[in-house]
Amino acid sequence: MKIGFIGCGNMASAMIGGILEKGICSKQEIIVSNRTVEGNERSKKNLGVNVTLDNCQVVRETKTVVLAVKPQFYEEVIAQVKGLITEKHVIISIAPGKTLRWLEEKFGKPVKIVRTMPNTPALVGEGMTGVCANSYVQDIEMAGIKEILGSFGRYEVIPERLMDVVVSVSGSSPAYVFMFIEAMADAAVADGMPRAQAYEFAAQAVMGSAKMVLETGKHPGELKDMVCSPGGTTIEAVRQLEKGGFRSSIIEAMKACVEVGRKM
Ligand SMILES: NC(=O)C1=CN([C@@H]2O[C@H](COP(=O)(O)OP(=O)(O)OC[C@H]3O[C@@H](n4cnc5c(N)ncnc54)[C@H](OP(=O)(O)O)[C@@H]3O)[C@@H](O)[C@H]2O)C=CC1
Ligand SMILES: O=C(O)[C@@H]1CCC=N1
Repeated sequence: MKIGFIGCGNMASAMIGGILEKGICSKQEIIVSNRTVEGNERSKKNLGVNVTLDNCQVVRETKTVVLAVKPQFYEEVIAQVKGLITEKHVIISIAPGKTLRWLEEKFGKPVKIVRTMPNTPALVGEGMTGVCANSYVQDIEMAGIKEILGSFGRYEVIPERLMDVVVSVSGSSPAYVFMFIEAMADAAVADGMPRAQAYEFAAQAVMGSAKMVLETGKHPGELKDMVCSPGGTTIEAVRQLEKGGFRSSIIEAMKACVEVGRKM
């Protein structure tokens, strides 16, 4: 086995989808554990990987282990497996709020830990992951981890103090973007467009706009100005969005997101 996942819900499945798509590992080289038989059946059916109900088996059979359970289960899972962790293992955390220091304390011995914050667009190879590691992780091991993270999108090594910000700006933000797309589609439907078509138009507009930010290097404000014709349709929409506190609402939501992560 090359990679193990303890917990295989939404986020682990998205990561595995990307890893398999890029051929970093074959299905036979991945083992996942779930809490329930139903969870294992889901992982087997959707991903075709090896499954177990025994978290310790994941640690025994792999050297790269992703902790992909909810943050509230981290302590319990670490307590189960820590006796099996050797100097050859690298543990990858994907939980918000769980610092390298907290994780080291729970393992209670020197353990190689990489802290990441991925996002679900990993499923289609367009993830964004923030990553940092503790001092036990060697460069060659980090290179292997980067290869895994790069298989499902972009990644950036960041100082750990920024990890809570990464949660809000890319970990959680797909949810806000999906809400934005849904709202745009609702408006298009209200004005007579069939719903499936409305999702396609809205989603492609969001994807193209994101690509322009990433590929032109232009300021988002400049790109916005390029759409706003004097006396035109767009500036009227922009006026209404400002009236509704569009930007402020996003900023406040993200500040709340960061605060919740910090307290986890
Ligand atoms: N969803 C997202 O967009 C993102 C999530 N994350 C982080 O990823 C982690 C997982 O989140 P997500 O995938 O959304 O959660 P899900 O609820 O979708 O999945 C949780 C998984 O953990 C399994 N599980 C629960 N308890 C145990 C246990 N004791 N031993 C083994 N497996 C267990 C569940 O199994 P079963 O189904 O059988 O109950 C399930 O497969 C969290 O820490 C989250 O904060 C990070 C970035 C983005
Ligand atoms: O909502 C959550 O807590 C997780 C972390 C980032 C995305 N989902």
